[in-house]
Amino acid sequence: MKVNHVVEGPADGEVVVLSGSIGSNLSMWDPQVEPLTSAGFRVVRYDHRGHGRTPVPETPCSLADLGGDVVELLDTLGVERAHVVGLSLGGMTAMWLGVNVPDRIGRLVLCCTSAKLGTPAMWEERAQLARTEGMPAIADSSIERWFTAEWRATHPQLSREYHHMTAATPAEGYAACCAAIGSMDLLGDLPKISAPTLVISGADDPATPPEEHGRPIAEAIPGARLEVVPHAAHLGNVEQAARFNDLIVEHLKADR
Ligand SMILES: O=C(O)CC1=CCC(=O)O1
Repeated sequence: MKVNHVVEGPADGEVVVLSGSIGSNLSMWDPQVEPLTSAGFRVVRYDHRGHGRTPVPETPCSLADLGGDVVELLDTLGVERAHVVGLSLGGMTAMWLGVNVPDRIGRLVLCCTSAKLGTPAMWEERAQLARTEGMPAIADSSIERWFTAEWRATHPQLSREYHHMTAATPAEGYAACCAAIGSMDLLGDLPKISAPTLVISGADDPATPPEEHGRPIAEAIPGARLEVVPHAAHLGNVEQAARFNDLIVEHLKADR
């Protein structure tokens, strides 16, 4: 599927693809664009299928579909090899790419993500909730996982904007990606990843807590390293943008 995307930064820069969370759109990466482009990277951000301005698929999707969308995007842009920074569902997509198309991938940064998250039944229930209760109800609970209570209290306007981001996501698009998460189990494949990998977890992330999710990924990917960022919930790239940016740029520029 052709995905909505935006390309920013120097035309001759190494390409970094940013892949986001379920219920988000490409603007969730706003805090990363300036730091990455001014470090010389060409930044490609996109909306997962059924999210933002990318069409809603007719059937539930798999991680292979979401990974395939990134490969198609790279082909469309004429990019042979890219670094991938993914958060949550975006991190799952990044791991799929590292396992299945290693020749297209430079370095990986896996943020606030998991190689196996919940059960198929749990994600089917979430998909049904999106359809029956509507996306504003999904946004009410998402926002509490995305940001700590302290951040929401001190950033009321931004909290409303991120709530709106999820509330405006089509229910069927959200449900399609719930299926991708429910059917995912990447743990056994992680040792196949050869891309130099940094795993970043938020210390206060209730959705993918570091010890349960980030650490097993870092232990399974050869040579990977885990960084746990304090005072960050699930969208740590927003709540602790400066720390995430430093870690991401440092990892993408290592050994150069
Ligand atoms: O449940 C949430 O909203 C957190 C989450 C899990 C996968 C993802 O992309 O976000």
